[in-house]
Amino acid sequence: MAADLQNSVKQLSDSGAFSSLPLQLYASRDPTAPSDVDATLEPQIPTIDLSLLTGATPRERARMVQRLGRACQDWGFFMARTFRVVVNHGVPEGLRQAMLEAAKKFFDLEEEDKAELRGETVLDPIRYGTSFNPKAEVGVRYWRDFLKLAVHPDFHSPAKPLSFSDVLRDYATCTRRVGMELLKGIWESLELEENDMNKALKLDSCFQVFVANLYPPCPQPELVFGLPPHSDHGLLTLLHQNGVDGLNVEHGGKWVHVKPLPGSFLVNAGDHMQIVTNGRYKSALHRAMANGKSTRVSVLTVVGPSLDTVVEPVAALVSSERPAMYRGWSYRQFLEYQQGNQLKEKAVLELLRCRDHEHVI
Ligand SMILES: O=C(O)CCC(=O)C(=O)O
Ligand SMILES: [Fe+2]
Repeated sequence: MAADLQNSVKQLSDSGAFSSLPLQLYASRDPTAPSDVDATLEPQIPTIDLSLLTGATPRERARMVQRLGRACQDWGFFMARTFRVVVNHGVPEGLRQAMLEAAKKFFDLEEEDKAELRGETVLDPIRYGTSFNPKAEVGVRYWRDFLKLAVHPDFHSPAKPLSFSDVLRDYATCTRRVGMELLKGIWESLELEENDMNKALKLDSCFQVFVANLYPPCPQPELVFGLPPHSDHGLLTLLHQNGVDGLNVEHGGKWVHVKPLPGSFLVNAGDHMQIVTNGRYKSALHRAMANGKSTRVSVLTVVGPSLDTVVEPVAALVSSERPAMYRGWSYRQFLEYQQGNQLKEKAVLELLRCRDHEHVI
């Protein structure tokens, strides 16, 4: 098989035709660089117990809220455990597994079926593809196939595989609910009114995106990223995976390998969290690593403001000592820019930063 820009990485991996990668397409890492993962940091990843946030005594909740605030300030990342799912506040384990299986089945469809969903523009509500944005990635591609779906306020789903949309509908509802509970807690940790949050972000019509990622076994994982270092665009991202690790998070200039606790969501704060909190809370830089042995599937939900809301640092967190750090853009503008360019660390946030703030973050 001659590899070209149209091939999914699943096709390349399944064909078994490559013991080495077509480098002109895929080289995104320096294979001679020493490992930059710091194993000592992994046990320090913050954890949040969702049941203590939603179904607990006021004291337990206050403790969790404080923990949430610290996690968002120090890491922009935490594991949210759902062991004791509180009715109407969690995501049942069966549903989490069903979603992973449905995602795997989607990627197992015939290539022609998936190709119909490639989409024209970066904001198409249903979009299948490979890498991040091949049009903007000259000489660099990432070892990932993806399906991106807008699921709220309007719900979109592919028609195949059968029952995908039923599972997705439930999954989107449950994860959105968890996301909202977390956002409430995070807002509370800044001693802000819930009303202000709704005003600033119009969360009733929040824009929610579902993403499924497939990382098939890669012949030369030392040469490519599944996804390069980046932050997500929304307020919060909730992710879970099929038991194969691959996510790294940046903390204090070092990379940390993330091994999820059983039943947990990996949650990272996105760029809109950093904007609306005027930099008090930070979006987490993260990356997905390819591996040579097993197929990794991750599914995630991104909860963001409503699409046409212009998001600015919230007034209560702006003062003369700490003037607004970012200028406002609508979430739609932000998404079009981020999804339409090469994925590069926190490039969009940098673009929005007010000039006199270079020293703060
Ligand atoms: O698969 C992962 O662990 C990370 C995926 C990711 O960062 C993304 O889709 O934005
Ligand atoms: Fe991400």
